[in-house]
Amino acid sequence: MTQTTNEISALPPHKIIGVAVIWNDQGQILIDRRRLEGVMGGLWEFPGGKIEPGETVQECIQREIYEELGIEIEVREHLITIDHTYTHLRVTLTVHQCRLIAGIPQPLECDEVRWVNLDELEQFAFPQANSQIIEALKDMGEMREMGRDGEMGR
Ligand SMILES: Nc1nc2c([nH]c(=O)n2[C@H]2C[C@H](O)[C@@H](COP(=O)(O)OP(=O)(O)OP(=O)(O)O)O2)c(=O)[nH]1
Ligand SMILES: [Mg+2]
Repeated sequence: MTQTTNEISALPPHKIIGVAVIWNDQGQILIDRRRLEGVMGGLWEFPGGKIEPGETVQECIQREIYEELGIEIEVREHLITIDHTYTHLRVTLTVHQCRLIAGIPQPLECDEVRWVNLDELEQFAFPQANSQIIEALKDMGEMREMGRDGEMGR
């Protein structure tokens, strides 16, 4: 026997992540490019990171965004929670809508940051789990437009 019981029964690690969809006053969303050398290197993502013990999702998101980008945000409503299993990793992404309050985003822990419009998102390569986030954002955008039409009496 070359494998221990532990290795045979080991489940892929499970990461619980708080994720921010940050909007600026121009209606753009902030995305960042993961470092080339890491897991899912070079892919774009919505900024965020692991929830620490004793922390709420909101606290986690606020802390991670300050650490990773040096900006202050307001964490707003829950958008979607996604459970996704990659080949060697399971992630739970709890995604909140957020608003930029102060600062200019800096790529402190990533390769690049960018403000983009909702309809530009599909031009960027994201991890698989993110297609559900992007869909939820688009659904929300459509709802908002319907609401606007309604106000105009159509
Ligand atoms: N922040 C973020 N993570 C995402 C997204 N989509 C997605 O699959 N993930 C995955 C990639 C990572 O495995 C995990 C985020 O964890 P993380 O950023 O705290 O940790 P990491 O893997 O980059 O590195 P480490 O801190 O464990 O060394 O969630 C996303 O849109 N944003
Ligand atoms: Mg991170």
